[in-house]
Amino acid sequence: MQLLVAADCRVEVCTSPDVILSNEQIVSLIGHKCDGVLGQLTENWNHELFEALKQAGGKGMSNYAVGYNNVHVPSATERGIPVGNTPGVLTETTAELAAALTLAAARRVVEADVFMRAGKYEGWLPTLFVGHLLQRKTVGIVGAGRIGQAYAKMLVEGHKMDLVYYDPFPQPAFEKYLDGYGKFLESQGDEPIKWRRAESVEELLPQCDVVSLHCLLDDNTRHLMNEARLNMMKDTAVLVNAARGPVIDEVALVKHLKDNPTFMCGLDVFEDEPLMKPGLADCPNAVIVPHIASASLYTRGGMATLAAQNVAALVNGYPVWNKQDITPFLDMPIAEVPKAAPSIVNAKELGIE
Ligand SMILES: O=C(O)C(=O)CO
Repeated sequence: MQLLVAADCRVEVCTSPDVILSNEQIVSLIGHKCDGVLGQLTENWNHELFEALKQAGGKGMSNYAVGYNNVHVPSATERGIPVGNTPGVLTETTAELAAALTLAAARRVVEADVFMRAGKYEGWLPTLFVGHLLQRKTVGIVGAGRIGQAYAKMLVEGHKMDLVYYDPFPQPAFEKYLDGYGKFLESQGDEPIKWRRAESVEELLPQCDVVSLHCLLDDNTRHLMNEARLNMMKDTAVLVNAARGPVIDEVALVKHLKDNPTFMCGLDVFEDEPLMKPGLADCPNAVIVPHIASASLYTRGGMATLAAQNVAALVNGYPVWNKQDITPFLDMPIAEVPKAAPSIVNAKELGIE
């Protein structure tokens, strides 16, 4: 709010009690005059909304999110409207939640918590809530971007897990880091960790005790984890999704969880968010949380800053920042925030890089 006001914007805040706004509601909020919009990942930014924004004189829109699968970017580009997002501030926070889901699922933390609260604990038993040890097992990541790599490092360094990664593009800096960590372990008289890049998801799945999804949602990754691929995983594996719900065929997952009680999953996102597919909530082997992977104070504040600065810059005609490092925008006195839009996803298409 302060950034927008300092950039001479009159700010209208939506006060609707509805958590998810319909496009009709958003069109009416845009009204006849609106220079820019800061929107949320629950909104469907299609041609209808971009047309309404264009007609209202809109110069830009920013998603309050790093992911922008809810935005039909070509519709914005066609109308000359830049679209912002908020990269860089979610990495560690999201990776930590994926790691939390991994540990909670592997060690059955939620089932055990429910058991305690129900007053069922009668004393220690050798067989009570026995789960899976992660130390020195193998973790697989599908998608080795910033968040995938941060998550992998947490499990590799924290639990000395071997790593298999699948990403269409090799990640040399990440590989160098993994080699370096292996050498460090060796220098301590410890066994080095092993890592490899898999040629396909199919190659990765059967080798891993934990698989965490960190890919974008697009036509190639929708239902990536379908019945056939779930069946390729170990029946004691842990599957984690803090990416986007539709990457997993949730109906197939519910069936898989029911057929394989030792298979565990940790989900932050759901195919028909905010709904869950029937049966999922009844599976004790699923740990489920409501899309909170980016919910740390640091990250939500950073997302707000970046999204607001995207809008403030676009409505004032400032240039695009054009650098990966967005830290100059964070925790700065307002007067010192660079006069630029931190991250515009269609900058290249619009020729404003
Ligand atoms: O920024 C995103 O893409 C999110 O999913 C927020 O948690």
